[in-house]
Amino acid sequence: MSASSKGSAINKNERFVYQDDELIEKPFNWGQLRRLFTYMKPYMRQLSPVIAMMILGTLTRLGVPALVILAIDEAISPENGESSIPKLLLFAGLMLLLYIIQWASNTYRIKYTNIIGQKVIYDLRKHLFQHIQKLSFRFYDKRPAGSVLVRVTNDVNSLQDLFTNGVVNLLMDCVQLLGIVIILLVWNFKLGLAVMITVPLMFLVSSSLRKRIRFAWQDVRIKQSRINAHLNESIQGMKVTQAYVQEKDNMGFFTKMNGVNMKSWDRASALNQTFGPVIEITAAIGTFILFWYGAHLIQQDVITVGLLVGYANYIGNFWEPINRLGQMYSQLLIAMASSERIFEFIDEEPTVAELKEAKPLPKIKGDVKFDQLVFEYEKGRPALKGVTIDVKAGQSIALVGHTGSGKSTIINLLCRFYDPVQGRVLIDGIDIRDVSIESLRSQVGIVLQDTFIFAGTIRDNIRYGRLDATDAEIVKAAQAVNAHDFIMNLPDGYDTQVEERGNVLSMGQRQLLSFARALLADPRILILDEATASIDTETELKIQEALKALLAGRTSFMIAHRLSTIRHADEIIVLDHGRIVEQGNHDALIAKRGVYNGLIEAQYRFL
Ligand SMILES: Nc1ncnc2c1ncn2[C@@H]1O[C@H](COP(=O)(O)OP(=O)(O)OP(=O)(O)O)[C@@H](O)[C@H]1O
Repeated sequence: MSASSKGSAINKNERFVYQDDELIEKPFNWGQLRRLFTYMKPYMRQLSPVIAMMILGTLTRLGVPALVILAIDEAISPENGESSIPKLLLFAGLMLLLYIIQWASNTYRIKYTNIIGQKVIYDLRKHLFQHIQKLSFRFYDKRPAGSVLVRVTNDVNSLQDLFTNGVVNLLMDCVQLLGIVIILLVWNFKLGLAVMITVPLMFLVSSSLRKRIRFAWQDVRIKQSRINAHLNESIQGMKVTQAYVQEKDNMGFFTKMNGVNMKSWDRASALNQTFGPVIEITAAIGTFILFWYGAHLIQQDVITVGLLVGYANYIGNFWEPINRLGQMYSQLLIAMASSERIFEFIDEEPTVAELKEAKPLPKIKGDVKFDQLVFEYEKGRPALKGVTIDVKAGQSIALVGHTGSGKSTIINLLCRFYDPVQGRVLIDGIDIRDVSIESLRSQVGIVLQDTFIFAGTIRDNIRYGRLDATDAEIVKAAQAVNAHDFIMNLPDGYDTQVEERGNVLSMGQRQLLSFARALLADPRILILDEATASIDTETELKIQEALKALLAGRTSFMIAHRLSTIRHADEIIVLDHGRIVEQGNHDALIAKRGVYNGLIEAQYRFL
């Protein structure tokens, strides 16, 4: 390898660098938990019978060991003789009854906590999606699509356990623990105290584990988010990857990421597992104390054998909820991390905000004025440096200039995807910041360079321009833009199914479809981001004709790459580094022999 190629080689480790979501390291946050539970509020009425059933189930569970005590002391003990058989049957029958009640209440509880939980998750996901749809381009500029996806899928899913059974289980375990503590202390205070002596020790050990578990799960989330960002990018860019034969490299990078994620998960899950043994050891010590001290008390005639067996039973039911509460704590920590990330998005205000007093933009005529526009995507790097353009309704404007000169930025400001740093955009003399975004965008049509075709029929794809359009209107629009013939040649005509990104269709056909879509929407202002891909002359001619039909009577802005398409524009605006350097019609600009003429010559030279 030569020295120069060595110097310029890409360091593979530096490729695919994804900006991590900020590490969320806040302590357990009650306020946030309360906020999370506001999503349960609408279901409180449905939750009340579930809680009642849960309490009933817990009480019956607590009743079983009491019956065991009675059965042993009153019926099984030899001193009770033969007469004890009917009593034994009675206790056994009562026990059976308690088990049936317990089963019925559990079934009811599980069924309805699941239903309510799903509703809460549904609401939360809806709220989140509703909100992120409103967020401005600036928000999406900063984040890979994958990491946004993770919040709507993974993070919301990880709250599922909490809402489906977590909350009710938490209550149930607390009620059960409280019940057992009361029973143990009331029946024999000293024995009760002795068996519970290990509880503070257990809390001490487990609380130190909690922090480590929390950080470990946060780490897992970050690693997953990176994988998602990479996956998203890889899938979207698959064609480029294959064209440049980068699959091996890509695979290597993915494998590394995947491995790191697995290790992170293993670490978190191993830490999580340590909760169980801590509880088990404590339970074993508790049981040892019970039998050792209990036997002592039996010998001193302070308690009966039945009571000792009953205590053993209660103790058995004691560690189980404590263990579950430990797991619940981990679940809560995961939920905390997820909800912080979800709320961070929900709290994100759109940078392009609608004024409270914003009125709908009245039906427009189509005058547009860009007044001294200054704009920067990043502070200190202006993309537009004072652009003024005055456009009369019905005029066609072509924006030309080198790549990065600011053409798309002007369009972004006209659609209010961003707000200018200085200056104004006026439509029919109205500042677009004073009107509702919906009323503005619904009157401005855009035909993007990369026409997005949705999965569905050709008809549906055209109808996207105006959802209430009739079939006849759709055909009429397709005919007007020369799309009808090729559609009729497809296997099922207008009912032909197209794939997500319209891969069955050629570039030119996709563009004609998008013209039909725009024509159907019938906006007074139309923006065309012209496709750069070369299309055959026949299609080009069709597109030219279609354009004429589409632009007639509308104010139009065309970002032109193939300069041949803008020859007839009323006004050609030539941009350079965010400034207008020339302006006029084709003939005037050619006569000027300036920048535009240079661009034209360069294009012909290239051809
Ligand atoms: N989302 C963004 N974040 C940061 N900078 C941006 C962003 N979009 C554009 N820019 C920068 O703003 C400047 C103007 O970009 P713009 O997209 O308006 O150029 P353009 O003339 O439309 O280019 P092209 O012909 O390549 O589409 C460029 O320097 C570009 O790097």
